[in-house]
Amino acid sequence: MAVGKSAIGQQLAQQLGARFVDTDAVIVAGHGSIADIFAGRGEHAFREIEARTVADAVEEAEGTPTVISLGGGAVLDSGTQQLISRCIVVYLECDAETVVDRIARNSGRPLLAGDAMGRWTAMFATRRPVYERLADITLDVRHGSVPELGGRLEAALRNRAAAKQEVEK
Ligand SMILES: Nc1ncnc2c1ncn2[C@@H]1O[C@H](COP(=O)(O)OP(=O)(O)OP(=O)(O)O)[C@@H](O)[C@H]1O
Ligand SMILES: O=C(O)C1=C[C@@H](O)[C@@H](O)[C@H](O)C1
Ligand SMILES: [Mg+2]
Repeated sequence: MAVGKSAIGQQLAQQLGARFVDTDAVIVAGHGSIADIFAGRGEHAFREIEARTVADAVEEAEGTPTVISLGGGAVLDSGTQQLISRCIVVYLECDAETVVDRIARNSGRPLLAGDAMGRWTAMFATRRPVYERLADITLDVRHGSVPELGGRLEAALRNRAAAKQEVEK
């Protein structure tokens, strides 16, 4: 959480002239704030809505260049893991030190309520192997501005495409 998925995703989409979909934003538009969903209906209900929202986003992206920014817990769902295997999955690799100021002014992230730093660190430790397993591209986002990181990500995508083309020759 707070590693820059939304900001860098939007930046990349702008650079590529692609559509941008932020699944958290789609959920909020359709169901109200994430904090309210967690408080009123619980995390399980949120995860069901999230899985459906991601599935719709991936389906709608078929044939249209699209950057989809997911919520930090979306890829824990096994159905979502299967679904995104047809996408290029980018893991934004970060650390607690980088996000500390961002989560200190935490708003709207119910899973970070209370000890935001402790919760972020504990969740990252359990999620990290999943992120690493699913990633096609890993981008270190500990240093650099959003536009710089967007540039680095675009370069990584182009390198990957070129390497794939070379293999398929
Ligand atoms: N490289 C960066 N340099 C400076 N600020 C950044 C950088 N990346 C993100 N930010 C800022 O940090 C905050 C959190 O970023 P963002 O909302 O994109 O994270 P996220 O991974 O989408 O979080 P969430 O899991 O809550 O959706 C935003 O205010 C964003 O502008
Ligand atoms: O990491 C998570 O589990 C979450 C991250 C946010 O993007 C939101 O999807 C929600 O707050 C849950
Ligand atoms: Mg986000």
